Amino acid sequence: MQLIYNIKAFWLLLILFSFALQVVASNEINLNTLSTDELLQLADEKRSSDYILASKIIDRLDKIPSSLSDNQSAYLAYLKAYRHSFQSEYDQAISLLNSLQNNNSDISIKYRSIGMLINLYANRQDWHNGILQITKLISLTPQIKNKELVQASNISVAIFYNQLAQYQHALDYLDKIKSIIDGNLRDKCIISQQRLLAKLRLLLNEYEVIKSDANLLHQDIKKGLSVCQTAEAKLFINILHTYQAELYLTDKQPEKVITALLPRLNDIKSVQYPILVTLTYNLLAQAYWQLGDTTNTEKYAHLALENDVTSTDSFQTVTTKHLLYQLAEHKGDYKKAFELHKEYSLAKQKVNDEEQAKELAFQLASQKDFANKTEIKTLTRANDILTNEQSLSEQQQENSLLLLVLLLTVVGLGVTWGYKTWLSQQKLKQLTECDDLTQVHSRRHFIALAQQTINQCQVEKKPLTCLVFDLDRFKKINDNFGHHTGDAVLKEVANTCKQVCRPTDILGRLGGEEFAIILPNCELLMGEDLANKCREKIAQINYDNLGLIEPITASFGITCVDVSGFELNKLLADADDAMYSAKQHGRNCVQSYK
Ligand SMILES: Nc1nc2c(ncn2[C@@H]2O[C@H](COP(=O)(O)OP(=O)(O)OP(=O)(O)O)[C@@H](O)[C@H]2O)c(=O)[nH]1
Repeated sequence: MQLIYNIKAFWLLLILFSFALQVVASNEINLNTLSTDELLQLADEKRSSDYILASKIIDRLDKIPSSLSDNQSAYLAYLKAYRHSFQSEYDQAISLLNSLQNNNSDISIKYRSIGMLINLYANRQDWHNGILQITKLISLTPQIKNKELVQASNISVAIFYNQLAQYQHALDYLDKIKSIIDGNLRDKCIISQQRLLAKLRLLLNEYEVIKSDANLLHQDIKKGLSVCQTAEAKLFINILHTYQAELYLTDKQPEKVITALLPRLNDIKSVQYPILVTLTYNLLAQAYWQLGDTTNTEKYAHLALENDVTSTDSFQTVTTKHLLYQLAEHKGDYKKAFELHKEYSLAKQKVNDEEQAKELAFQLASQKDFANKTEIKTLTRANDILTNEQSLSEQQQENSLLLLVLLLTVVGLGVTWGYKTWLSQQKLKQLTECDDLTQVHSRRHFIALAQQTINQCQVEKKPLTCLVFDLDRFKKINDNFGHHTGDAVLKEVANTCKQVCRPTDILGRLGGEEFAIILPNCELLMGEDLANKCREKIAQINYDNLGLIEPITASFGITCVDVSGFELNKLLADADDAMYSAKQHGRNCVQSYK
């Protein structure tokens, strides 16, 4: 079979290959001499090492459905689902695996089907259903005696959580794999790589990377490298080298990035995993940028862009576009810089949206899980109470009074459950609607509110103005004073603008140090006034407590519905263009879109 290298399916294929049971190669097998159970077993063993033989067995058994027992039919359905996944027929695979959940098949087949469903849902970024399957898997695990099976599912769950950017959860699952099955070097290497990935992301998500933590991670990566070298897993060895490089880059050691990656470039290309190649080019481009070598920055950024054949890993696209934008600006090619800045903003928005969708799916699933657990607890308690009530009635002891008390308890439990669910819903609402750091509207919520307000103004034929602003040279604050200081500045700025805004204005954080305000019932002139007020107040903020002496300023872009129309995207894009022109006009000013 010609296997087309599908980037999205990379982790799925990896799992399909890695969890196939290990068998001794069999030369000529006479299928006619084997019983149905033996045939199923053989197809299972050979499903990835000898796909053609496994497929032949599946077809043969598929022709005699009536002679199969329920368990044998379920086993066959599982193998057919595996074959569909292998052929990228994900819908068919998912539908077969889901139907296996609803019949009375063998528990290990059910368990394995859930494991495969988790990978398939991750592959199509259906986080919500993936998490629901994980909950099912957890509830079945105590009944599974086969350690190898449990280990394989824990690895699948960890990979899922890493893809979902829930790195701490991924680590928790990897920690569950205490006894790694002897001899399975490849599993050891995957476990190690997934653990390092989670640790690296957790570390780099911290705004200030602590040096001793980075050093510890460097040592862990070295250990991971030796595990993967023993397993001769070339792909993973190269992935681990990029983790090293990422750490060096964060630590502003560009020479080490180049020494770690440049000599491996051919090796990296030879594993034919495009995301890894793009990542390597990007890391090299960033290293050269740190060194001030614009020729090589440009060379590797362009290579990254040419190689970036995927839209699934758009984080890489954001990095490349940002570098190219900086390069154009550095060269004084402002027209090109302007275009590239637009492309960079779009790519960044896409990544932000994807990240928020992941977080939302995770929060929703956690909340549903919490509600289910509480409901079960409440019902169990209520059941206990009713059982007590029955025995009491038999004893005929002051039952009316007790019954009243019991009823009140049931009602009380119901109210508590309802209250807890309401509280968790409020928490979830707050989490998705509010930006964690600045406490203004999150980007997603801002867009929803802004759209409603624009629609209303359009219906009522009222004016509306849109502002976008971005802090000036904010990177320097982070670089010179640390991210904690940068965060404190962002909070102050958001708070200051909140106070200038009217109650009906909508202030949101679009991402990073970029904010937007929608001003309903507001003509352009009045909007310019408000923008200037915000700008002045921002520049007047006193940061003595943070040790900052220089004022921090912001550049504002503004447009209104008379100029840009009632489309939110157009309003934001035009205000963003005007903001960019404010940057070109020396920053700390307000520019209107023309
Ligand atoms: N502290 C902190 N920094 C952030 C956050 N989000 C983005 N940043 C940083 O904001 C900086 C933005 O830098 P650039 O896009 O180069 O822009 P700039 O330095 O403000 O320069 P101009 O916009 O051209 O004036 C980067 O260093 C980001 O790491 C955040 O939530 N907290």
